[in-house]
Amino acid sequence: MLLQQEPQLRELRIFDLHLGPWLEELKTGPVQVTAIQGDVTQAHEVAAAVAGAHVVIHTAGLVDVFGKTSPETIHEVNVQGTRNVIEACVQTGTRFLVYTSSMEVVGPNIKGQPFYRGNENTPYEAVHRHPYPCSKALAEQLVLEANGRKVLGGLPLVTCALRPTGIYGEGHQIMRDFYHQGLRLGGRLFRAIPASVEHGRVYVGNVAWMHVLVARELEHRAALMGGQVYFCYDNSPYKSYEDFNMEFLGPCGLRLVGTRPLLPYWLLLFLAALNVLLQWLLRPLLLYAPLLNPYTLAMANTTFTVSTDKARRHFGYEPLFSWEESRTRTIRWVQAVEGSAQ
Ligand SMILES: NC(=O)C1=CN([C@@H]2O[C@H](COP(=O)(O)OP(=O)(O)OC[C@H]3O[C@@H](n4cnc5c(N)ncnc54)[C@H](O)[C@@H]3O)[C@@H](O)[C@H]2O)C=CC1
Ligand SMILES: C[C@H](CCCC(C)(C)O)[C@H]1CC[C@H]2[C@@H]3[C@H](O)CC4=CC(=O)CC[C@]4(C)[C@H]3CC[C@]12C
Repeated sequence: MLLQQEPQLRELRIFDLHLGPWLEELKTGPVQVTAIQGDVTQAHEVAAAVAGAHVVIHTAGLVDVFGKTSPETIHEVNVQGTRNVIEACVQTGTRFLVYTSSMEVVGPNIKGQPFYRGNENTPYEAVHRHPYPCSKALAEQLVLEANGRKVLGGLPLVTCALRPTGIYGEGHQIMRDFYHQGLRLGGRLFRAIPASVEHGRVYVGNVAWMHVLVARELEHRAALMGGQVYFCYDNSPYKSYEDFNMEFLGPCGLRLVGTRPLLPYWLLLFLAALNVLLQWLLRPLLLYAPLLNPYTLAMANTTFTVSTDKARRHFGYEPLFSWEESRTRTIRWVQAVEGSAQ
C-alpha cells in the first residue's frame, strides 16, 4: 500500500521475524525496499532498523487467542516489543509513530456487554483477562503516553493508535480454517452463534490504507492527531461473525446450516471449557489449539460494532476499497486457496 499510494516514499524498510518470498516482488520498483529479519523483543535490532526513518508503522504483534503461546511470550512481543519501538524512535530521532492497536483494547469485555455501533467516545467498561487484549491495551497505553516525548535532536514524538475491528481479506488464516472445516463437513458449516449478534469487520486493504494516511498526515496535523486513537473501519456490513464469513464462503460452495444455533449456548460453553482442559492435558504431548474456547466463544457471541467518522474528520479517511471490491477480492483469494488445496 505504501509503494502504491505514497508518492513521497523514498525507502521502505520491512522489519519482521519472518521474511516471506513475496517481499522480493516489492523490490522491483523505483523505491528502495529493505527487508530486515529481526525480533521486536530485541531492542538493539529494533533501534538499528529504525535509525534514520521518518515514520515508523508498528504493526508487528503476536495474535494468539487460542492458547498456542504462553501469556509471557505474548506480553514480551506485544508490550516489550512496543516499548522497544518507542525507545528506538526516541534514541534515533524518529518523530512519527503509528501503532496498530485493536478493537480488543476496548472490548468485548469479560462481562460480555454489547458495544453497539459505538465510537471512540462511547463509554464502555474495558476490562480484560485474556493475555492478548491485556497486552494490546498496555502497548497502546505506552504509545499514547509517549506522545510528546523529546526524541534525539529535541523535537517531540508524535504518536497515534489505530484500532482495527476483526480484519478479513487475503491471507486470513481463520477464514482458511473455516473453509477447510466446511469442506471436511461435506460443504456445510453449522451455525453456533445467533444471527442477531453483530461483529465488526474491516477489509485488510482499508486497514493498510488508513495506516498510510495516518503516516502521511501525522506531521502536518500533529496537534490534532498526536496521542489520539482511531477505530479502523470501512463500509463492510454489520453481521454476525458466521454470517459475515458466509459472504465469502457461500460463493465458494459452502452452506451455513440453521437459522438459529444448532447447539444451546450452555453446551457450547461446556465444550469450550472441555477444550481448555484437553489443551492442558495434551500439552506435554502435542499442541491442541481449537477455534472454540471460552474466550473465542465470548468474542463471537458478543455484539461489538463501531460507527464513527473520527478518522474522516481528522485526516480525511475514506475507504479505498468498497464493500463490493473487498468482497470480490476476498472471494477470489478463498477460491485460490481452494485451487491450491486440490
Ligand atoms: N487479525 C485481526 O483481526 C486484527 C489484528 N490486529 C493487529 O494487527 C497487527 C497484525 O496482525 P495480523 O496481521 O492479524 O497478524 P499476523 O500474525 O499475520 O502478523 C503479525 C506479524 O508480526 C510479526 N511478528 C510476530 N512476532 C514478532 C517479533 N517478535 N518480531 C518481529 N515481528 C514479529 C509476524 O511475523 C507477522 O508478520 C497485530 O498488531 C494485531 O494485534 C488488530 C485488530 C484485528
Ligand atoms: C475464532 C472466533 C470465531 C469462532 C467461533 C466459534 C468457535 C463459535 O465458531 C473469532 C470470533 C471473533 C474473532 C476475533 C475478533 O475478530 C477480534 C480480534 C481482534 C484482534 O486484534 C485479533 C483477532 C481477534 C481476536 C479475532 C480472533 C478470532 C475470533 C475470536
